Amino acid sequence: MATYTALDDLDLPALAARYGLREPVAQPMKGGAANSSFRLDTPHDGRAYVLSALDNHDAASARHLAGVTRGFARLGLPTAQVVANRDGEDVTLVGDRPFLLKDHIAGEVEDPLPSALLPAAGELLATLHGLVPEGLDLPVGTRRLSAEHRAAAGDFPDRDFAAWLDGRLAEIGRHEAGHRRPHTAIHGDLFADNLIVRPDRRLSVIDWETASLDDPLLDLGMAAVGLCQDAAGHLSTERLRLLLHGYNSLRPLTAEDRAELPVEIVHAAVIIAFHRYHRHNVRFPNPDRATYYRLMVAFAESVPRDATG
Ligand SMILES: Nc1ncnc2c1ncn2[C@@H]1O[C@H](COP(=O)(O)OP(=O)(O)O)[C@@H](O)[C@H]1O
Ligand SMILES: N[C@@H](CCOP(=O)(O)O)C(=O)O
Repeated sequence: MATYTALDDLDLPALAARYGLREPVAQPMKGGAANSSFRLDTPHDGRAYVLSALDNHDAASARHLAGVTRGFARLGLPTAQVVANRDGEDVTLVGDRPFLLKDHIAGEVEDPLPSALLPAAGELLATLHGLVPEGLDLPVGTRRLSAEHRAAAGDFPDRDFAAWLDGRLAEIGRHEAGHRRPHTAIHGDLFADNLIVRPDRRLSVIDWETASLDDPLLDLGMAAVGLCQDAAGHLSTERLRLLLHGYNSLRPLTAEDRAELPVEIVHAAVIIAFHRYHRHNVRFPNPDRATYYRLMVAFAESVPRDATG
């Protein structure tokens, strides 16, 4: 199992002093596969924050994440506001562990996202894809599986899965070679647990760990994986239609884009399948999650080649 920061490990008095927070009350937050997040309430002024222990980051990558989060907020996206510490720094190191504090966004994660909110999720993604992300220093293509990832996949003990990944990636690679699209900023993980439904039913988006510059269709594909599954875990073309309805209202897809989308939905499912296998079977073996990746194989196999919603 991964050993993430637990409530008992938090040096809350030290952190509170660094941020100038008076007597915060901490409670762990549900969700979060990569980091450990805590809600901090300061009863004297009724404010609420989210403190994330960035367990999988060093100081430099934590600062980058903070900068990207700040950058998207500055560009007008509804997202978390980073709170600087008393020294004006976005990342607070306790020992060598980086912490990030953000304002708590009032609302709830609703998973699955209600279908009535899928157009708004599509609009949010289209807005992101239309931004000029200057100064954010986004990495290029990092949501894709790298040569190192593919080499690691070659050693996966589930040989059928390794062969499936290899075959699907080869097919996607051949396909993409003939269809290059201009890069935009992408979120890379627009699943329901990265959307907060605010009390006014509008959406905020969080978690910029997989933000990069890449093909916007890969991001739409990722959103289709994260938001457009039916009860059986297969692609719901009706949910996809609603997501695309919102997306198209701000950033219409071309006929060619629509034809290419199924490949990128499968691509996104292949990426998530790899990471689930690697996380739960290689990096932090966890018998309870060992077969979680198979849901992505089933999902990918459910995508009709003409799925355009
Ligand atoms: N600023 C925020 N406001 C409200 N809830 C948040 C905020 N940031 C995170 N959360 C909650 O914490 C959970 C985990 O946060 P997240 O940053 O996605 O962690 P991880 O990177 O580990 O996935 C989210 O699913 C959400 O419920
Ligand atoms: N969307 C991914 C998990 C990513 O984890 P996060 O908690 O950092 O959002 C998946 O479904 O495997």
